[in-house]
Amino acid sequence: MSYQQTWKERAGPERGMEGQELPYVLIDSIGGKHGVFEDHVEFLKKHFQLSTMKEYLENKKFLSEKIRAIYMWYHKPVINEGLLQSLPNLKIVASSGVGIDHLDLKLLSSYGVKVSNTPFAVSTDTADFGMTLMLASSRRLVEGYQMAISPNREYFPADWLGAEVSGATLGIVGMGTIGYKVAERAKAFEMKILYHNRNQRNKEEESAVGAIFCKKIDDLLQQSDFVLLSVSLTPQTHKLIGKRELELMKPTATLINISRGLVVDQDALVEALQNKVIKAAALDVTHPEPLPRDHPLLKMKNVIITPHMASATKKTRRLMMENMTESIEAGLRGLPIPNEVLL
Ligand SMILES: O=C(O)[C@H](O)CO
Repeated sequence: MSYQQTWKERAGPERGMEGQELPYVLIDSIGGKHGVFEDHVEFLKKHFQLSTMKEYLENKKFLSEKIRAIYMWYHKPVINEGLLQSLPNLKIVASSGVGIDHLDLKLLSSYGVKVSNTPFAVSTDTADFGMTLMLASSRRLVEGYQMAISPNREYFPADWLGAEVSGATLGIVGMGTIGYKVAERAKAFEMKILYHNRNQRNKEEESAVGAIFCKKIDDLLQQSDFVLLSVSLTPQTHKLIGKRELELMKPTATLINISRGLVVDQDALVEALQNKVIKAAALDVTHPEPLPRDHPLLKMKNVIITPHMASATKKTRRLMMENMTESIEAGLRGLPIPNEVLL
């Protein structure tokens, strides 16, 4: 049976190993730019009866009662109160990735719906990408590439001087799973590692990577050559880095953001870069995404912007899918949910 067949076209209810009807799970769509990857569908169909949003809307009467989980792939489908009201048997939303700022946890909880995410699946790739941005920015990779492919190629030894990463000081704001993996990598680059967590100092992890805890974020900002943001977006971290914080940074420092665009006051960042308050920025995330075509950040030579791609590898996407499947299955069986997001 191909995934293109809808639930309606199938001969009868799908049954799992235990002979029970496979649970109905709502997904946004399959394939295309936003849909669940086509090569994941075969795996998912062994566990669930997938219903796309289109199918759901066309067959609401039948599916409303049936759907017990939402497989939220890259923030889709959008979950609002209307959708929650129309799914009385919804038990769990499995969200891909680590960030959960696109979900209203209180609202979901008020409907008795549990939530899971996939923090461990994304951490290695996202940390690798944090290092990629740091190296690319400090060694002017994009500028160098553009010159190397331009019609007027002239190579002079005085050009392209960058800043060293090895031996420099890295300040990690938010040393959770991803931040810690960045620290592990930075250790191999013989960097001095500072970190700041708002709530929790982790002595075991800090000694494993030789990181120094900064109780005050200001100390980290003042001392770091590279400030890397790997915090979750919450009301407390919204615009955590604003004019004041940027002014505390060294004029030679680079800001790297692999968390969420809204953690930085973007107007203040533009101003800081224009006025040489800091040297450079490397951003995998912005607000909005993508930025409008005429946005000043897109025109600055000392800024690298990538399209929110830090966790984008095939292996990670596959792992995310497997983690989401496990969470849904556990949630529907009333077992402890792996990677449950607690309110
Ligand atoms: O949160 C994450 O895992 C990534 O940013 C993708 O949304």
